[in-house]
Amino acid sequence: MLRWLTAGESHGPALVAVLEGLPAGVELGTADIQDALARRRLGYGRGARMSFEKDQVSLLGGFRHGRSLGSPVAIQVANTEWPKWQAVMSPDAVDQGALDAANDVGAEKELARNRPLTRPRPGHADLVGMQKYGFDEARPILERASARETAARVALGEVAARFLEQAYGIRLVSHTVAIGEAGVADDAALPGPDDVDRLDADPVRTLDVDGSAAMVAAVDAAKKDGDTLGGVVEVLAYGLPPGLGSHVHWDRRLDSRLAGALMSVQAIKGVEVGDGFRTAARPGSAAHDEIVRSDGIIRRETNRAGGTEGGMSTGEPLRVRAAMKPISTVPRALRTIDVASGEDATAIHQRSDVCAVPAAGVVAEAMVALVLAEACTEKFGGDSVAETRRNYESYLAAIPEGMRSW
Ligand SMILES: Cc1cc2nc3c(=O)[nH]c(=O)nc-3n(C[C@H](O)[C@H](O)[C@H](O)COP(=O)(O)O)c2cc1C
Ligand SMILES: C=C(O[C@@H]1CC(C(=O)O)=C[C@@H](OP(=O)(O)O)[C@H]1O)C(=O)O
Repeated sequence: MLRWLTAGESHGPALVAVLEGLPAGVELGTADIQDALARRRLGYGRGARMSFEKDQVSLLGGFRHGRSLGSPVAIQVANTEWPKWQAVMSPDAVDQGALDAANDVGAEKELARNRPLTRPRPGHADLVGMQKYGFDEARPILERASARETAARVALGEVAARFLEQAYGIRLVSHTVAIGEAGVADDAALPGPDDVDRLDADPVRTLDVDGSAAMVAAVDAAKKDGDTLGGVVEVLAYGLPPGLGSHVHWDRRLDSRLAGALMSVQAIKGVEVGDGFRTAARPGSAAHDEIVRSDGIIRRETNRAGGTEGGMSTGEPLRVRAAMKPISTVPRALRTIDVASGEDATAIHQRSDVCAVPAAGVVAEAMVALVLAEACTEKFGGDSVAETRRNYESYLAAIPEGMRSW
């Protein structure tokens, strides 16, 4: 069993992530997590915060000399901006003088860190969070609703990805499919796991040169208009064995677990497994992946299903997409109500990303890695990488030769 939690606020001292159930023997160092976090900061259209804030990683538990111990993994992602927020986000009571001083902090004083945020943003957690938790301003809500939390997920996702690769040879890649109405060609080749560096080098994380230029132009146009954009990302996982997840119960289905995990990412509003919604428009004869035998091995001629059938991995590449809504802090501010005065108002806007779709791809990849790592530990067990690997090999060896798809 693999379970995990994150804690921490957007402008707090640090995010903390805990992963329990990771087998012993996974090779990984602090620098690997730092690199993964740097990938999440990439992407054309992100706001100023991405350039001045730095993630500082500390591995607090679960590793010794570059290898996991089998004990809970604890990771801290500290925030270099914390000194500016110490008074406003102090976990302990502070006096009013310190809070007033926080509203006058030199070059960035327009951020007015401690002014009550009483004009909730449509599309963010502000209003319903205040209603639910009994706050009269949005700061206590937005601090945790913020996708800053996804740094903790990416840190854990990197641990999960290393485990998947070292134990089973499973490798992941993510890319951007669309930003607003611009996107990659329908027939563009799918990226493979060796394409990660090339993807990360592209401003929007795609291999499609024309698509990249169109998406960059879409972000520029939105920025000029004081607007924001969403889009679609895709995650692929290669090297899965058949049989992760199960058809026997709703909460064991791999597709449902992937959908839930992806939908849990801030601003994700749609998930597709394989051809998803496009499949719904096809007749059955053109929707499924016919099973054929070639060179004695069972193969699929197509992979419209995206690597799952009956809630189980088929062994074909896993392919899932997530649709992100546009950033809700819209510079051309949307109408709202000032909850302090009750008057009509425009929503808070201090700064924000114009588009965070490329970063959302890296986060989605982390979520898929965590779900797959959980499904693998459940299927193959084992307290060490070597033991789970043996179990995996013996599972595959027990499938009769005539039924193998490898
Ligand atoms: C990587 C990433 C960056 C984001 N950046 C912003 C941002 O700068 N401003 C903003 O208003 N929302 C941003 N969001 C979206 C909000 O976090 C999200 O809309 C909010 O938490 C409400 O949750 P919901 O959209 O799932 O309903 C971002 C989301 C992600 C995944
Ligand atoms: C900090 C991150 O993303 C933040 C996510 C976010 C939101 O509302 O989700 C809003 C912005 O923060 P702020 O409003 O404080 O500038 C983003 O910068 C990050 O991804 O590390």
